[in-house]
Amino acid sequence: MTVSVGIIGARGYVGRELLRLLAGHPEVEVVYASSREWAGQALGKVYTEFAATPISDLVCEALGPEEMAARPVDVAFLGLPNGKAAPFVAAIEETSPQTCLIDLSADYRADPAWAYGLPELGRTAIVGAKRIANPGCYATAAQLAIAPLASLWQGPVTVTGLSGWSGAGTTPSRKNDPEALRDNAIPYGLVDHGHEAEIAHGAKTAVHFTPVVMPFFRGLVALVSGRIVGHADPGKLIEEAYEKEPFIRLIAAPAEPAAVAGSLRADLSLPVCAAEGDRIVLSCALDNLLKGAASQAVQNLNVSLGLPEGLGLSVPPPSG
Ligand SMILES: NC(=O)C1=CN([C@@H]2O[C@H](COP(=O)(O)OP(=O)(O)OC[C@H]3O[C@@H](n4cnc5c(N)ncnc54)[C@H](OP(=O)(O)O)[C@@H]3O)[C@@H](O)[C@H]2O)C=CC1
Ligand SMILES: CC(=O)N[C@@H](CCC(=O)OP(=O)(O)O)C(=O)O
Repeated sequence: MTVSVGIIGARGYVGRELLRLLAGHPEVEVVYASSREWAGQALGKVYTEFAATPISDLVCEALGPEEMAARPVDVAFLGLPNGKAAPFVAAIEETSPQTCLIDLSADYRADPAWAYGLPELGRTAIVGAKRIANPGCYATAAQLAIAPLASLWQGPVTVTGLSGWSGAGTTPSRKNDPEALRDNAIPYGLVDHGHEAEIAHGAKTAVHFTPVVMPFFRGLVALVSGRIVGHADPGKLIEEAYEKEPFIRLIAAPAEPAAVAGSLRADLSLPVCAAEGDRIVLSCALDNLLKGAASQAVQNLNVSLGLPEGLGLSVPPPSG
């Protein structure tokens, strides 16, 4: 079985990780990679890490929605900034609706016509799905920590997300300016960040979410704190939820971003209970570009097509 794949948004941080993973996927052939800025350049030239891979000679193209839809593939990934996917989705609906679309942006995550692609919290909807909305990076980490305890939470759960600056994408802003971040941390989106509703919906629990961008490039940690009721052991519920999950590692100490940078797994710390007895804290760290985006998207490709979920997901990260 060869799965033909195209990527729109190949120049972005997420697109680059997707290309790296897909180039090493034994059942995938990358047919097109679209970037306006890289158009006309071979992937092996723009990124040396691709030089000795099957995609080395693939020349980037600047494909608009109609041009993309006229190049039917089995699976198309959209790695565009938020708010830009709709014309591409419309063109696919019109010309090649059988193509499986995996959108990395926030645009379709609340759309009931799209499967929400967080496999560890719901594979059934992804199997055979043709429209898959890949979750947000903070939202993945927070939901992995919160969802197994949905029956225990009493009142809103507080989530603080600390992210590397690659989470802010390649478009220059203060949030991805290494100078502004030097010896610094930048809180932002103090209320009503889009991931707050995404986490609450997925984890079926009210959430207060605040993000902070940090002076490192990749990786994030979500710190989750809230009150619980009932007699169930939260640690046991977490262990039962993830004991068979290869991309989730349960740890005793607080999770740290550096431990998962470049890794395809999420580290989830078992809950600790405060002295007052009914408040617990747990933490989940993952690489925002991998389990928070690109490798989760490849998990979704595999699940959708009925391939082993980990196929193609053992490629080591680039050095440096
Ligand atoms: N960074 C992260 O940690 C995560 C990001 N996401 C989501 O994934 C998506 C991609 O993120 P990221 O890679 O960081 O973003 P980047 O800003 O790094 O990349 C955006 C890509 O889209 C292309 N692009 C930008 N504007 C347009 C346009 N109007 N039409 C066509 N192409 C366009 C750019 O290439 P070119 O200009 O060359 O065409 C580039 O390839 C976003 O929606 C983001 O929210 C999700 C989870 C984590
Ligand atoms: C540090 C940083 O800026 N992070 C991004 C989240 C990245 C992500 O998950 O993107 P989407 O949910 O928008 O697809 C943000 O807070 O908007």
